[in-house]
Amino acid sequence: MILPLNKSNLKLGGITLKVIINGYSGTMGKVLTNCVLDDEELELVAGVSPKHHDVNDKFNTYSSFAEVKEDADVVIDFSNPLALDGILEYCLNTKTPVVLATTGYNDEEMEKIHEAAKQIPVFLSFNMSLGVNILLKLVKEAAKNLNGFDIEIIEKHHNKKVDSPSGTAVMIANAVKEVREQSEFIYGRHGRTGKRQQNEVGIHAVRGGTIVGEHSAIFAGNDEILEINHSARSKNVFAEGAIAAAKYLVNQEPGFYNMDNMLG
Ligand SMILES: NC(=O)C1=CN([C@@H]2O[C@H](COP(=O)(O)OP(=O)(O)OC[C@H]3O[C@@H](n4cnc5c(N)ncnc54)[C@H](OP(=O)(O)O)[C@@H]3O)[C@@H](O)[C@H]2O)C=CC1
Ligand SMILES: O=C(O)C1=N[C@H](C(=O)O)C[C@H](O)C1
Repeated sequence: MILPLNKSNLKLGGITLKVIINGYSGTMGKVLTNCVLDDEELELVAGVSPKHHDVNDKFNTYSSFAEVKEDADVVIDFSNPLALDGILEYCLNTKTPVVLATTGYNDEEMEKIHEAAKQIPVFLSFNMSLGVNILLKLVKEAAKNLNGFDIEIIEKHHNKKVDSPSGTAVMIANAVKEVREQSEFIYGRHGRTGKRQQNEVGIHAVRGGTIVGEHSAIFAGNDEILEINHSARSKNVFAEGAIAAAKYLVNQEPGFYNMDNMLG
């Protein structure tokens, strides 16, 4: 369903969008559920979670997409890469746009996502915050201009995170590679690895406590260091970013979209 959308402020002009949340029982799913329920432009019609779905009086819940009876204008997913096939089957059959916020996809899964985007609008970002998307632009600028500086990426997350490095760290590393094509990604270092090569991009994952999400890109030169940092202080930034993406996506043709497309 194509809806009129005021792109300048990403609001919907009095129309209510029907939303399905995949992974509604998860940590992000709960935050997103509250944000969607609070948004008068959105109606939460269903939630999907395989193990922890329970009945509530606000929206219908299911343990798999195959059971979902409702139509929706958009699906928003914060879950696990293993959920991908079920989501895409539902969205392709019903021609429903989908916002994918899950991280940790392998190459085969990314291929499926791009294939689906030939038929439906697909929005994917491993970090829905505004700040990280500006950080990516700054990283490219720094990598382009700071010739000879060594680049290392450090990400820090809570102790429940199941994938590493974070999707955001992967995006940062890919941003570096866009401007330094010879980059070689080195995931952590241990033992006698020999001295650092200039084209290495070290990527390091820290896990602990309730850290929401911190990312640093370090540019180390001779006697000077530039560090670009982003720190998420609550999970709401991700939920609100995903909602903005959903409102943007429902007005798009089939295709693959990310934060750059939305933010311009
Ligand atoms: N792009 C972004 O800005 C952000 C992305 N994320 C990403 O979102 C994802 C979820 O994070 P978080 O909420 O912390 O994780 P949680 O582990 O708290 O929640 C995971 C959710 O996914 C569901 N799930 C797990 N396995 C499957 C499966 N095989 N099939 C279908 N659903 C499944 C769980 O349901 P059940 O409990 O019933 O198994 C649960 O609802 C992660 O990939 C994370 O990296 C997180 C924050 C920001
Ligand atoms: O799992 C999380 O929590 C987060 N995951 C995303 C990632 O892997 O980059 C984004 C954010 O940092 C929180």
